[in-house]
Amino acid sequence: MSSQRQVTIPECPLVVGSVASLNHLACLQPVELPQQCDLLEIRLDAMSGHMDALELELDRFKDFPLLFTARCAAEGGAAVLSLEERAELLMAVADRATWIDVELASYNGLEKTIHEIRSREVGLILSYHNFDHTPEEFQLQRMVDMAEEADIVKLALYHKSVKDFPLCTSLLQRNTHPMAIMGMGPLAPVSRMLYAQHGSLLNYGYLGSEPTAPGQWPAELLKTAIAALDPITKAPSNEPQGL
Ligand SMILES: O=C1C[C@@](O)(C(=O)O)C[C@@H](O)[C@@H]1O
Repeated sequence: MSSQRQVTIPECPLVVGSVASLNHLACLQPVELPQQCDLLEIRLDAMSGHMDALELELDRFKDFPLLFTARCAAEGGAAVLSLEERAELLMAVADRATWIDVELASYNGLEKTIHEIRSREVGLILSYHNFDHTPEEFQLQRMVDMAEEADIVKLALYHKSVKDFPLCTSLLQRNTHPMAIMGMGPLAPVSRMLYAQHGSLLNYGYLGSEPTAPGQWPAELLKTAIAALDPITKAPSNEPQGL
């Protein structure tokens, strides 16, 4: 990693507007984006056959921070893409990126690409997605520890029970590494409010008409709601953690 890199870690929770279709991207107006989100996520895995058209669209968003994701199918990607194809997609947009998001599980396979892109002062999100359940706290903590190199560690977890809330708030409170956590499923909307209050830095909502994960809020509504919340500060270490 170059010592020249200057990635700015957000100081307060941001809203990421996620787009997984070229049509939806084409309908977005750059001038309206700031009221909808702070960062625009482009899901490259859903647009891989249309890179020329995407490049043209992206020319309209030169003044807005862009986050690029080429998600693997095993963690919710829209297409089955090889590591080489995903590396190619990320490299094609590297000069436009403020952030890239790569699964922790793909880190080794994409390491060379990650280092090349990071040398251009692009922030790295290392992520884990589970569309079935929320793993045990020690398993999640292990992932956070393994993702030490990330500028932000991100966990997107299907919540089956309200018991998953204190587990995730505890992770947010216990770790000093910049983090983003979000629930998916019917409990997702509440979780996203709660975790933003506990310092989750990236909070995803959808732009256009289709969520890119189960339970997402529309981005603009999420931005308005998060702006109305007061942060819950970390508990002192001699007090119980979590909720
Ligand atoms: O990983 C994430 C988070 C997400 O899965 C969510 O739960 O909002 C949505 C995805 O587009 C994004 O890449």
